[in-house]
Amino acid sequence: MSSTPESTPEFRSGFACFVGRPNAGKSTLTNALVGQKIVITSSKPQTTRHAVRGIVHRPDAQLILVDTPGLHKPRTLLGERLNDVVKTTWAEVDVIAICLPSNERIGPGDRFLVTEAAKVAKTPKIALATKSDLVGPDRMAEHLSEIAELGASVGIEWTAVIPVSATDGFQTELVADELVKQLPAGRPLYPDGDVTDEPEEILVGELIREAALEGVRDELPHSIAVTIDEMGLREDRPADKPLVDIYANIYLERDSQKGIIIGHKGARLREVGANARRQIEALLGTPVYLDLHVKIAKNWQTDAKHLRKLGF
Ligand SMILES: Nc1nc2c(ncn2[C@@H]2O[C@H](COP(=O)(O)OP(=O)(O)OP(=O)(O)O)[C@@H](O)[C@H]2O)c(=O)[nH]1
Repeated sequence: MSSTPESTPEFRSGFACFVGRPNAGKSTLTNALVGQKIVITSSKPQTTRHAVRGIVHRPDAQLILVDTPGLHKPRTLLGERLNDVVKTTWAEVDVIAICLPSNERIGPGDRFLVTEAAKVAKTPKIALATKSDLVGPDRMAEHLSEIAELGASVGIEWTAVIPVSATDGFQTELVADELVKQLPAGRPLYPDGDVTDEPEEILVGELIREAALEGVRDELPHSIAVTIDEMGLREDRPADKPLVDIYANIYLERDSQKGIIIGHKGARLREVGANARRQIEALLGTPVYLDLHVKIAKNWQTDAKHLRKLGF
């Protein structure tokens, strides 16, 4: 049984997905709707296998904003074809919101995304003219008519077309209202207060765990847990040279296990770090700085508090 409140007839809950080329304003809008900069939590509800970016809690609804796996990585976006996982996500959400920045002309990248989204015929689609604060009324009018044409050219009938500014807050509530309208009636899927569940971090943690277990599985079969303290793009890097900083902890159950992971003068830990980093770089498509620490959480497998902290 879930501990979430009973659903009332009016309450709606469901999933929305922001789609858009890089820099279209998806993250900023997600943060604006969620109402705070996304913080990392370890909530892992069983109700969804989607990658959750943010959760909007309202008295009348719970709107869950999900990520399109891989799509925010330009490398995969520019591949010839969206993979099945993306299409599956789009088919499973209740509404797709396509972000088209007002200060830029609609380009091949947008056209590609919209063409692919049109193939997910049943899902309602909303067009968002993002960054509305950057343009005047004439340019906005032109943009809106281009959006209408774009929809028509691929057979999308926009459920709504909304100019929005995530930085000014202009019409962000309206965006939430329109998204919520497309959700089915249902009870909240996440506990109150949860705002996100960062799946990429979970994957990264798993890669570190695997690297740490490599070759010592017999000695430490279930004794390793990994937490990610911090993960984010380093600021002040040139756009074409991104670097992701990751601060992670490897938790062991007993002091006596430390030596196995760390090795002689730290040699094994360095190897674990290098192996994990290679895998993570492949996953994220960006160079990574990985900072690994080994810690002890005594008997974490049998300690409820530790288990919670470690995300189980
Ligand atoms: N003026 C203005 N700038 C915005 C607005 N929304 C986003 N931006 C800026 O546009 C840039 C890209 O915004 P993001 O939210 O990171 O865009 P994104 O679509 O998530 O980008 P990717 O993660 O690369 O896919 C950032 O510099 C934002 O500050 C807006 O409403 N107005």
